[in-house]
Amino acid sequence: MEKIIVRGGKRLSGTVKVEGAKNSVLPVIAATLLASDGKSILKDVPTLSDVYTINEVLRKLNADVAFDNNTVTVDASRELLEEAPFEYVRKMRASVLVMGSLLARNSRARVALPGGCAIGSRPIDQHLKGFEAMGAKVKVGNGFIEAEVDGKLKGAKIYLDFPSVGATENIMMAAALAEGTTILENAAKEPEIVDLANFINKMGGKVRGAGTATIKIEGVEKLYGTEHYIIPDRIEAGTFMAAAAITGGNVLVKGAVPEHLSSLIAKMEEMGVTIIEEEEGLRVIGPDQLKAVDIKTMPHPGFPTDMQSQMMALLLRSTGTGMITETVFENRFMHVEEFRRMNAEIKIEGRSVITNGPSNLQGAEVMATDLRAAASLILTGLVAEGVTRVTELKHLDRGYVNFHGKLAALGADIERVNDESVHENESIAAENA
Ligand SMILES: CC(=O)N[C@H]1[C@@H](OP(=O)(O)OP(=O)(O)OC[C@H]2O[C@@H](n3ccc(=O)[nH]c3=O)[C@H](O)[C@@H]2O)O[C@H](CO)[C@@H](O)[C@@H]1O
Ligand SMILES: C=C(OP(=O)(O)O)C(=O)O
Repeated sequence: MEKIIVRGGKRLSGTVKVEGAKNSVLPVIAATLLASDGKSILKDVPTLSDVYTINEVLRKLNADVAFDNNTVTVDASRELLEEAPFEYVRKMRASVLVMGSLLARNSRARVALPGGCAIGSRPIDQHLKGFEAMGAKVKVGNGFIEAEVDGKLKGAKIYLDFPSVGATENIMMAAALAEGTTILENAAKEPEIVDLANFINKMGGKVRGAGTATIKIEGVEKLYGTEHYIIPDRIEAGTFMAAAAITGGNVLVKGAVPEHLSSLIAKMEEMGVTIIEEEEGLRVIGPDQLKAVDIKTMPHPGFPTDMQSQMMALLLRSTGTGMITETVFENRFMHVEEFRRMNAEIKIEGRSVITNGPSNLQGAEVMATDLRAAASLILTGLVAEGVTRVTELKHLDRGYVNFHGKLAALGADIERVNDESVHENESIAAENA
């Protein structure tokens, strides 16, 4: 079994470069299916397992996909097939994002129904409501969602009950080739939505208002392959900012875009962290002692749920009582039990977690329960006394490229091993004794 082994106590310093955003590249790759003419060339693509998964989905749908040198090239000009099987949707829920493009291109799409996952049930009713409003008949059965439309999708006025990121993206893609104009209200405003809109527009689409609550999409006859640079990953940037802050370090996070990170910057400053905008990115200087704050996750520009567990790690090191309220996902506190294994003083009350710090954190064997939990346990290991061993790294690999290597380059005592040996287990037990 693979694991990451961290020995706490090092202050991080140096420079780390942010990769292209996972949550941007996945919908953008799904949108390449809209181009019936020419190749799409995507640059700054991170080498994440999620990217390999969505590339496989596209291949299953009969697109030609190549991925090297952080560049994905897609030729979707052939007739597309219609089915995204469970084997991929199970690995990565974002596979469901191919549905809008497929339906627009083919008038028919069949995608395996995503199940629940560690952070909540994650229904897709708002995606389907959008397709139905555009004239599709949607049927759910035998573990699949099937959507079909006679002729072309028709532009419609759609109001989302919640500003869902995935529903906004799926509906934008479907509407890009629909007949007439779609007006999407209460749309998500995340930077990744703007990146997708920019990509569709470069393909010849007409999307206006992305980044605001109302997006207007005028359908066009045809879309063409184009070249596009993926925006930097604000969550990876935020995670390295947290690593600098928690260790009392001094790190330049190269490529971090301040406008994408305003809620995080504000909270970190409230905790006593110094953040300086430099030409190349954000310099983050951690204080000797962090101060506890209250945080509530919200859709963008509110505090991102994808930074919730990393901030919980920081709160464990902060003086005073802190509270994190999770409003986006109903079950995103699985990491709390793992933090407790590291001697964290932490309790759950309904949708909130209360910390009373600083905890006397101790190294332990912990298991990543989801992608951000994996990163947060490693962050906690950076400041815990003794050795922390994190397993279930498949979650980490969905969203971070060479996480341990980047931390090691900043001075962390960290390694990734694939070793079942009794000797290694015994020596860690001895170090923590
Ligand atoms: C690949 C990707 O970009 N993933 C991000 C995306 O996920 P994703 O697009 O799945 O997140 P959504 O914004 O859709 O989900 C937010 C909330 O809305 C609910 N909901 C969503 C759709 C729907 O049809 N019905 C419904 O009830 C979900 O269960 C959840 O409670 O945004 C999340 C919220 O910022 C991030 O945590 C994920 O990292
Ligand atoms: C929840 C996340 O991603 P996904 O929607 O791909 O599961 C995340 O990036 O933290």
